[in-house]
Amino acid sequence: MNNKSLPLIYVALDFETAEEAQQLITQLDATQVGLKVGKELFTAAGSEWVRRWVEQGFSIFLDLKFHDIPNTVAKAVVQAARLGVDVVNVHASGGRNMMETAKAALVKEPHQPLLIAVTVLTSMSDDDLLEIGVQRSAQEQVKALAELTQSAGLDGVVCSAQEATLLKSALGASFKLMTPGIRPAGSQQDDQKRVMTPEQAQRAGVDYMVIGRPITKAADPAQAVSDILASLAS
Ligand SMILES: O=C(O)c1cc(=O)[nH]c(=O)n1[C@@H]1O[C@H](COP(=O)(O)O)[C@@H](O)[C@H]1O
Repeated sequence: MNNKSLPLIYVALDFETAEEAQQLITQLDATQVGLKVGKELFTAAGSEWVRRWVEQGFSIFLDLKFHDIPNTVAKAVVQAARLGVDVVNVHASGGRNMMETAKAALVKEPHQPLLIAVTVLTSMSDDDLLEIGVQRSAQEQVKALAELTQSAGLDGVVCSAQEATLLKSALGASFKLMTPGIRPAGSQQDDQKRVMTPEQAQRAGVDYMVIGRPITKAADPAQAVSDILASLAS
């Protein structure tokens, strides 16, 4: 696993074009935040931009949530490692074999990103799970998938900060928790359902926070980052 210390906050770059993302990035400090590149931007901008942001010194979380047969996912995470990103993810519901095969492929790479798995999307409630045939509550399903992820040898999970206390006590302090659904007090919840403020998430013991719209849509994104960091330092 990569031993470099990673930033606490990854800013979600949910933009239509690389140019729009770059405009925000010029206002951000690579020593303060990392960048999360997801499906929209990656599909629009391609891997060259990711390499460029790595070269600019940003820690990158490549959030493509791979979910496919084991061989395909293993080859995809290896390509992510070769881009120089620090974190890459898969869906835990892809199963043990998929996760183990991906991890086995990554350990042969000179640069090894953290390999984490998405448990239950933070936009999903218990009712949404019922509709896709999952009888467990979101919390029980997150715990079950996180246990599977840990036993498959991965480094951590993407989950809501609402599950952090439960997961840290069940899986131990070194199993990493990356948590989207972070909303500073007073900001809009948007389409997120299981949310927490940065301070609550920190108290719950999360390792990394993904924050998008509260920073990217702020009138002054740099100030929004400073305010969040200041609230966490106190
Ligand atoms: O894997 C993710 O990053 C992710 C998992 C999840 O369960 N929920 C979730 O919101 N995300 C991502 O986290 C980001 C959240 O952005 P905001 O809701 O704008 O803060 C988006 O880019 C989502 O794709």
